[in-house]
Amino acid sequence: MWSERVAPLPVNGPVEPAPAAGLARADQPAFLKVEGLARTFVPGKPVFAGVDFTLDRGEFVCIIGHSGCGKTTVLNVLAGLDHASAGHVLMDGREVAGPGLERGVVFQGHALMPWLTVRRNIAFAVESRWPDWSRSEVNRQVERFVGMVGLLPAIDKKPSELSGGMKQRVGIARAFAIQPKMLLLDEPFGALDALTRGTIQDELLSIVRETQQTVFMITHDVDEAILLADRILLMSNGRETPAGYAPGGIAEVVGNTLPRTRTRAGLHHLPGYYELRNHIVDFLVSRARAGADH
Ligand SMILES: Nc1ncnc2c1ncn2[C@@H]1O[C@H](COP(=O)(O)OP(=O)(O)OP(=O)(O)O)[C@@H](O)[C@H]1O
Repeated sequence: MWSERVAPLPVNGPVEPAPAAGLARADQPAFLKVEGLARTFVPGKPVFAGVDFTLDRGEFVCIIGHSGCGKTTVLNVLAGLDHASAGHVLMDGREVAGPGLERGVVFQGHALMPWLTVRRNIAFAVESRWPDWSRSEVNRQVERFVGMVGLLPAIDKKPSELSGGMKQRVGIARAFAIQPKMLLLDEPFGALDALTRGTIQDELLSIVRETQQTVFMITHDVDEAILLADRILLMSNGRETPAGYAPGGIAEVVGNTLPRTRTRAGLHHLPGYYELRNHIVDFLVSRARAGADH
């Protein structure tokens, strides 16, 4: 069984208290509870097994691990787009059994409808979520979230008229506009150049702070995880061992002890940043594939 181990790192300096670390307070059950999750495609060789973790409401959690360890599969199960071979996902105390508008998903490919303008792409999602809303209510919601990602000047353009970064921002605005209980992001910035990526990271951070959105995000970028996440799940790959096949799983849960007011520009100067970064990089280099001690 992979139990949740929170590893606060040594920090030399004034910091805000570490976030709740996903450990639900006695009077408040975890918002999302993942218990004993496993997914098998090849019989006898589950990609991962015994995955347990929780998310608190309003928490931003990143998952990091090498290609093939099963990050997207975990996210798909949380989204209700795939089923687990064992275990449960409970959101607000209810089993997740299929896709639903209370969970918004953003993939690397923005998946916009090419024949619709930005406004109509987002309005379509808003109308599905709130079928009783008037046209002006829908428009107000659409414009609020398009404004949040800085795209009001492009609101009546079609996706083919936008850059890759702009399209990705539309995808993010659309996911936020339906105000899901949980946002699931699968490497949403993976295909973007470094400059655009940085700008959108900043936008995402400010939107999440404003909306108090609960987010589960896959990334390969250690700095991105440190900037955005309250906690970082380190996932190891399944592997062959002398004793037989060992499935992948959550090897460790790292609490981000840097101040929540951190910014991309100032991240590298914060006390504790290098310890945190080195810890995660060390996991990826020496433990993630070899099999962590879980
Ligand atoms: N539908 C499927 N059928 C068979 N095997 C699958 C299926 N989906 C995923 N897999 C396998 O499960 C493993 C985990 O895949 P997954 O995409 O979840 O990994 P990942 O950690 O997200 O990788 P990456 O970082 O490259 O996106 C891989 O070996 C993949 O080939």
